[in-house]
Amino acid sequence: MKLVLVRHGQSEWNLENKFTGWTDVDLTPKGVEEAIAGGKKILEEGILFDVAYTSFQKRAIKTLNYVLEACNQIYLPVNKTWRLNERHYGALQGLNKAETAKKYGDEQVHIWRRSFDIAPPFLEDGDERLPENDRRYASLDKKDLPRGESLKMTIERVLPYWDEYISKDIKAGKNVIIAAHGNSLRALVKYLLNISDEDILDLNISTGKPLVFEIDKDLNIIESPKSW
Ligand SMILES: O=C(O)[C@H](O)COP(=O)(O)O
Repeated sequence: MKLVLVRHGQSEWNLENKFTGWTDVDLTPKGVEEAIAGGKKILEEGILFDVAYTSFQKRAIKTLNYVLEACNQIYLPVNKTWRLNERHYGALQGLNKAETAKKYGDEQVHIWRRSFDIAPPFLEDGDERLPENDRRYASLDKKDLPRGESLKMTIERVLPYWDEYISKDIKAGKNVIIAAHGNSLRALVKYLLNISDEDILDLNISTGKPLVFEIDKDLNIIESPKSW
């Protein structure tokens, strides 16, 4: 089976170099082009999907739509879940990454961005950015809603969804596409390729470039993932 992971195309806050996390920013025109180019590659490769997954965030949802349109598969069933959302960047959300590095030092910003188990500063009570203030999360248990997450915490909320839904589709012989985010996809790739807590620091996923895994029914990765 094929499992294709796509990080959303360039977003407005990727362009402005701001910590984004759960902020629901849109794609830029370049991000739209990246998504369409990714979909065309999938068309060229002749990959046909049975089911699609994405997050609750418009940059990933729109990327999925552009990809599927470009590869002629817009008819596919799409499952959306908050569990594929970007890592919650806590109180860093909205800050410029370069300015934050000037204030706190490159080392500290690198730790916040890439360390495995160090979380950014959390949102505090009363902060309007808290997910509980957003109606799309209204049906969720408040205790599941993050105020900031490390990559480790992101893995802990992505994997239950993988186990419960996505992996079952693959075991059933389905080809799956997932459009999500830099860090929710790093979480999945770490798990799938068994990457160590140290080595995951160096893994970056490019915007709009499909990452193609060949995977068997026992969820073994048959060959190294391909990207174009
Ligand atoms: O949430 C963000 O800011 C980006 O999507 C990912 O950012 P990072 O590369 O700083 O983790």
